[in-house]
Amino acid sequence: MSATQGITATGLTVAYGELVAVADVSLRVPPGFVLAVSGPSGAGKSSLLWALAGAIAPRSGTVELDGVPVVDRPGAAKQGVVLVPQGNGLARVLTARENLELPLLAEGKKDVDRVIDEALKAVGLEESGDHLVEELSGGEQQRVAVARGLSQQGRVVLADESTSELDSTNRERVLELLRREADRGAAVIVATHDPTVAEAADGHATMDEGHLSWQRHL
Ligand SMILES: Nc1ncnc2c1ncn2[C@@H]1O[C@H](COP(=O)(O)OP(=O)(O)OP(=O)(O)O)[C@@H](O)[C@H]1O
Repeated sequence: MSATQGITATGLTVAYGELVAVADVSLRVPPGFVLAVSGPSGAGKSSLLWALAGAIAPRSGTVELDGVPVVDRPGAAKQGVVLVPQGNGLARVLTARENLELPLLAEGKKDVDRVIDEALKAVGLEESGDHLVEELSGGEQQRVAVARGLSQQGRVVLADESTSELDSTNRERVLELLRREADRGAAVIVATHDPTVAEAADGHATMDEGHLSWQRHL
């Protein structure tokens, strides 16, 4: 496998004013692998994922997907970098189905209805597609956000605390779905506080005050 395949961060530093949230982080996740990133609250996990998704500009360093620079969120979305953000990022006054539809239509994807049906079924919400997001429980909303991520068929899937509100059955289900994403060739990174999620991943890194260290290398 070429050393440029997958998502690569090189010397990535993210800062908010004086506060350095991600400090000189380098990593590569090749297609087919799941990396878990854990660490205390405020360690910089979300900031790392946002920078990898092109959603915040790093102060320095680069992000590349298959050797092509990731520079901003619209470009990253076109390149197939999917972010399932912490807090879900769903539009609460739209239905679950509409939340899945929006990015697919924006990207001009085909076969949208079938893709949405499959994604909702995969997270066990096939009956809830027409419910407004605000009518769903926290855990159901989290599963809608995961379904939205799956439906985009990304080359990279960045999942930020995507199992934090789930019971053990649904957590297992989401972990299995993330594994399936890797099996179909995506590079998957999950930020998590959950040791069982970290154990299930192929590699495990921890962050502390913006610094990344490997616990188990990919
Ligand atoms: N938009 C922002 N403006 C200023 N500071 C921010 C912003 N977003 C995050 N931070 C700060 O950056 C640091 C890293 O935050 P980040 O959300 O990346 O950590 P995290 O590891 O994901 O935390 P958690 O596990 O609580 O989600 C924290 O000190 C946080 O307060």
